[in-house]
Formats: sequence, structure tokens, C-alpha cells
Amino acid sequence: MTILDKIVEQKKKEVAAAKQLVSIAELEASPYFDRTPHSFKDFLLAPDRTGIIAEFKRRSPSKGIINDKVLVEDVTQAYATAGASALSVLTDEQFFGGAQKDVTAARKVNNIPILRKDFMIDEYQVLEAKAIGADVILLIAAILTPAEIKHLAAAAKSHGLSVLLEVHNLEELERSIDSNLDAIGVNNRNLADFTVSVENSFKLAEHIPDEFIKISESAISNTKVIKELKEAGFRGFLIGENFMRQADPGAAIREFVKGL
Ligand SMILES: O=C(O)c1ccccc1NCC(=O)[C@H](O)[C@H](O)COP(=O)(O)O
Repeated sequence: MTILDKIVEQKKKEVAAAKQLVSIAELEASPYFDRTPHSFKDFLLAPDRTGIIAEFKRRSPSKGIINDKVLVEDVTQAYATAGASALSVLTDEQFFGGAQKDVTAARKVNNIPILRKDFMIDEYQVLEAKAIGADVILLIAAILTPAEIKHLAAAAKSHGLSVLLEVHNLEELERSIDSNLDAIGVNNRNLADFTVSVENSFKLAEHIPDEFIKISESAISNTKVIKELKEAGFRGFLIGENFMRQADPGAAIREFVKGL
């Protein structure tokens, strides 16, 4: 069983439990439910921002604890002030040490798009994303069928949320394209064995249709590679560990953007 299988198995249990605890009517009663989300595309294409999607990530299956000493409000505000185009906040607790309340805490102090970073398998989680104040959801092709992607992307759109599809190879990309997607992210981390290679983004770039914003995800640790990715057509750069492993992730992003 791969780590991804384990995460999905756990996620199914969590979603079933959440449905018993919080009804859809209660999610819809959240003060954030009627909020108009920020457009992921608009912020990624804004010339005065960096294209960086800066991630708040306490730990991960591949690295264990990365940083559990910092506050989500402090780090995400520092990310936004440094020029991040969007924030990514992990809400998976078991494997990443995240929480849904982290998104709401980041929402209260930031005015740029927030990606609810989790393993989405059910429409209920899309409603949760809206209720906690997120603007963007992630759909991971490796764990979803084309029909599930279509359904979840349409559900997100109907609530004004942007949709980022994550792929790892050409087969996933070709079977998952859908008109309700806003952006396609190439994950440079193989989620089955955790090996990383930014080459994966360069390899898949030309296969991503132009109507979708191209995003490169994971293992981005220097500004030289961002310049090369931009030349290959990428407009978004999802960076977590490179900032979060520092005692002060805000200082780390400030230093990083000087090199762009
Ligand atoms: O990061 C992991 O170990 C991981 C393991 C299994 C599934 C997903 C995983 N990461 C999710 C991500 O996609 C990254 O958090 C994100 O792209 C940022 O990557 P990085 O800059 O390398 O922290």
C-alpha cells in the first residue's frame, strides 16, 4: 500500500465522520459561505506579484516535522507581504499536521487567494473549503477518476472557487483535462516514492493546453529554476519546505524574492 493509498483510506473515514458531525446546512451557515472568493488566475497573472504560491506546511510524510514552532497568521502574512500571489494551507491533520482552522486563521489576516491543500475525494470537502474561507481547491489526478474530477470541479465552480488540478505524468494529464479547471500543476514529487525532479515540469509543460495556468509544484529551492520555469511557460510556483524549514519562513521568502 503506498502512502497515497493510506492517505485516501484515512480521508474516506474522516469525511464520513465529518458528515455525521457537521451538516451541509451548518456549512452553508458559515459567514464565509456567501463571500466572493478571490480569482486564483487573476492573482497569478498580476504583474506586481511573484507567482509564488507559498505553503504553510508543518510536517509531511516525506520529511517528518518541518516546522511546528511558527504561527499560521504570522507566516502567511509575511508570505503575502513579500509578494506571494497566493497561499497554500494544508488542512490534513494526520499526515501534515494541518487543520481546517488554519485556513480560517489565514483568511482573517490576508487578502490574497488561499488554496485549501488537502486530498479531495468528496463534494462535502468542497463545501468545507468554502465554509472555512478558502478560494481554491486542489484535485489530485492520481487519486481521482476523470468523472470524479469533472464532478468536483463543477461543484467548486458553482461556489465560485478556483480549481487547481495536480498531475504527475502525461497519462494523468490527458485523462483529467476539464473545462472547469483554472490551473494545472505539475508535481515534481512522485507521491508514491517521494523522489523529486523539477525536470518533470519541463517535460510536461508543452502538453498543458494554453487556456490553463501552468504551475510547478514541489522541490523548488532557488530562483534560477523559477526563471527557467517562467521561460517554459509556468506562471505559478508552489513552494513549501524551502521556506518552512527555516526558523523564520517570512525572512526566508523575503530573501528568496530578492533573487527573482
Ligand atoms: O510533501 C510530501 O511529503 C507529500 C507526500 C505525499 C503527498 C503529498 C505530499 N506533498 C504535498 C505537496 O504537493 C507539497 O506540499 C507542495 O507541492 C510543496 O512542496 P515542497 O515545496 O517540496 O514542500
